[in-house]
Amino acid sequence: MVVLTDPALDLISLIRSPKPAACFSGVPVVDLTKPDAAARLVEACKEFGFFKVTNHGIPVEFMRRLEAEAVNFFSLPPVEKEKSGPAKPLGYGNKRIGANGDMGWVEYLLFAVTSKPLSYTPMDFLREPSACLFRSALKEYLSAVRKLASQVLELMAQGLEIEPRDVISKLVTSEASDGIFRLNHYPPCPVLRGSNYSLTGFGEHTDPQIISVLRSNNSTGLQIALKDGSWVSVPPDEESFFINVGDSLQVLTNGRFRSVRHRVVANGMESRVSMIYFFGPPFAEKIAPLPQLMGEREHSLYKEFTWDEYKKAAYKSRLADNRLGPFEK
Ligand SMILES: C=C1C[C@]23C[C@@]1(O)CC[C@H]2[C@@]12CC[C@H](O)[C@@](C)(C(=O)O1)[C@H]2[C@@H]3C(=O)O
Ligand SMILES: O=C(O)CCC(=O)C(=O)O
Ligand SMILES: [Fe+2]
Repeated sequence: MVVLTDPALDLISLIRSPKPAACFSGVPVVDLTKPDAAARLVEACKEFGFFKVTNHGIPVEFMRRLEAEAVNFFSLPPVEKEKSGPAKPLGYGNKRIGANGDMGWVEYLLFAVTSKPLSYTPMDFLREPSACLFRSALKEYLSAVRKLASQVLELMAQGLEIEPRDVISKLVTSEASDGIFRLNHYPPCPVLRGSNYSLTGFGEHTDPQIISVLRSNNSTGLQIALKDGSWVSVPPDEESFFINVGDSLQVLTNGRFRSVRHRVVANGMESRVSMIYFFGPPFAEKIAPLPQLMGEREHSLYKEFTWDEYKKAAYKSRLADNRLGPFEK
């Protein structure tokens, strides 16, 4: 009789049937050097809640340096990595996502990030002198991506024709803004080699924040849900950034923008490394439609709540839940 150990059971629950999502050639691309950037980005947020940013001015070395440090960390023996865990929610996590029973074929590091001055909560290993390259790569990356997020959010205000232009960006750059940074590693899975099966790397969900800025290595896996609910696979591009509209931006725009449902399906062959900076507002901030956007007889689609209230509710939910549902009027 074969007795399945816990790790084997974990793996079985993550195996997916071989039903590949179609590779999507329609991901909107916003070239930040083009005069139509603001308009294109607004169009993309309405239709998909998702777009790719090119000509962003961030040197690809910044991404590669941090990726190399992440790969070094994830290559350590499990006992070493586990010294930084379990993630509650910050720190090192392996397969367990959040506190409510979600699982994925992923290991990760989660940091809290403050915006002004830019700093992050370091795990013990990052305080070691030997981690100085990791620390500098992380600082360099976070600072560059924070500027990019600010630029993207100003373009959004421009495209929406609302003033002042920093009305959205200031929510994520203020001293009290609640940022999170995540390094994800989806390891290969040798037992699946030669089969058509894939694994749930990160189950379907929307991000609760305003926007998330994602960069990954050149491996596939990220999928988004289109308006009709169908899933498509996003072609990877290691030199560009992908932006997700989060639940909070959906509310700020009174539903004009949609927060994108997305997931990662790991193919078990290649190693996927992604880095995502989640931009949240200050805890005390009211998340409500921007008055500048509201039409004369337009009513908010949502009850009033603060980011603190929303985040607390989100962290009690399961990954796939419709977190905005209970806040709809
Ligand atoms: C299952 C969960 C993980 C998550 C907190 C939650 O209870 C529901 C939201 C999840 C999410 C998705 C986007 C980000 O990856 C994340 C850090 C976030 O802010 O919300 C994760 C949370 C997490 O991994 O702790
Ligand atoms: O790793 C990825 O590519 C996406 C992960 C994700 O959606 C998340 O961490 O919220
Ligand atoms: Fe996400």
